[in-house]
Amino acid sequence: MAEIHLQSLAHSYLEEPKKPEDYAIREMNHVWTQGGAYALLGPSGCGKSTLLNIISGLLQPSEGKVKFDGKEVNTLQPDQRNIAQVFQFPVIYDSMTVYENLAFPLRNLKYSKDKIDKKVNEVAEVLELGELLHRRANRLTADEKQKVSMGRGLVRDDVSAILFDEPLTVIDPHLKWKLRRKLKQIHEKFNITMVYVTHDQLEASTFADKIALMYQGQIVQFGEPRELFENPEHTFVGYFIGSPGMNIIEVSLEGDMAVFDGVKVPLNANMVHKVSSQKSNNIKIGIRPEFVDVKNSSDANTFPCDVLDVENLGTYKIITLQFGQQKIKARIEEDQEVPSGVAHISLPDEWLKVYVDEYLVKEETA
Ligand SMILES: Nc1ncnc2c1ncn2[C@@H]1O[C@H](COP(=O)(O)OP(=O)(O)OP(=O)(O)O)[C@@H](O)[C@H]1O
Repeated sequence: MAEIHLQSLAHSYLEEPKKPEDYAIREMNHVWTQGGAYALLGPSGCGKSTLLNIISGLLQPSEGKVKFDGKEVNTLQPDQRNIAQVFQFPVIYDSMTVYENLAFPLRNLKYSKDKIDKKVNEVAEVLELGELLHRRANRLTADEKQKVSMGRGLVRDDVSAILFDEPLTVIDPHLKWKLRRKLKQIHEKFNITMVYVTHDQLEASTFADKIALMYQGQIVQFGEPRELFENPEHTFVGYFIGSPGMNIIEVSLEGDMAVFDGVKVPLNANMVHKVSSQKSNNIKIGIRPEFVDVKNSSDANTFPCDVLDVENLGTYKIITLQFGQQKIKARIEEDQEVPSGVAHISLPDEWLKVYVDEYLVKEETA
């Protein structure tokens, strides 16, 4: 069991990195608390596997420290770190039975026969592998093999954490949800720190209590799935989380208004002060399609948009609207009528976010 602390960690695959883009991991400080179920979420190439391999010891970071329970482990080999890693493709011995595969790590640790038997049966039961214990691994399906891979990490009492690197890639879509649920149960039963790498937000939010969202080698937000949805701290979080993502609109600050294409969105005095004090021209507002208010008629707070497209998705509809150069998406309920031709929309103040240099300008909290 371990708390994993990444201290001033950075990694470049280049010999002499010079600029931020030369780093696969840009300097970060992060703590994975003991016993947490975490997802490391982000698009392809953002650095997820690099970070996981640094934690497990397969890769030496170019800068900074990895600490388990306060002790630096940079110089420890992977097998000395007591970390189990489950990869995209199952790593098991095809010529052995399921039982032998699960028992293998324990035999290496010189556990007694009785203890091995107890642990293997316990883990096999949780993973629903009991019936298959005496089947040779080469006769298993891909998802059964992946369950054995996971089981090999779970049998050991000495495991500090289990790292999953896109473990459901090879699994049939209809079995994915079952295995995800299984992982959740395993986490509850064994209370092990688990870090689950994925580029799929649904997988991340069904597995994890907290998601670390990575972008360009940085964790841009670490929080509960709901926080990432309701309060994205970076424009990329707004864009990446949600389907469709947040509407992000470039604006300029004119007095106490955020202005785009002639639309004036009022900001409160405190926000205006915070934005203008950052002295940047890179100002954006963000609002989720779920919170855009779509009306049939105009009022003092609305502006007219052309309705470009309506996508009916069963219990809700996604409308694509255009105002000047700006495309805006709105989500409405299935029974709400779509205005024909022109819709009048407003951006409710309580759901409007302001970003300077891509980072959220935080409201004062009382
Ligand atoms: N062995 C390597 N040598 C050089 N560059 C690498 C190496 N491995 C990864 N990179 C680069 O480091 C960056 C991060 O890659 P990484 O594989 O960690 O991302 P990822 O988020 O896991 O992507 P994916 O989801 O596609 O696996 C990318 O720009 C990638 O091209």
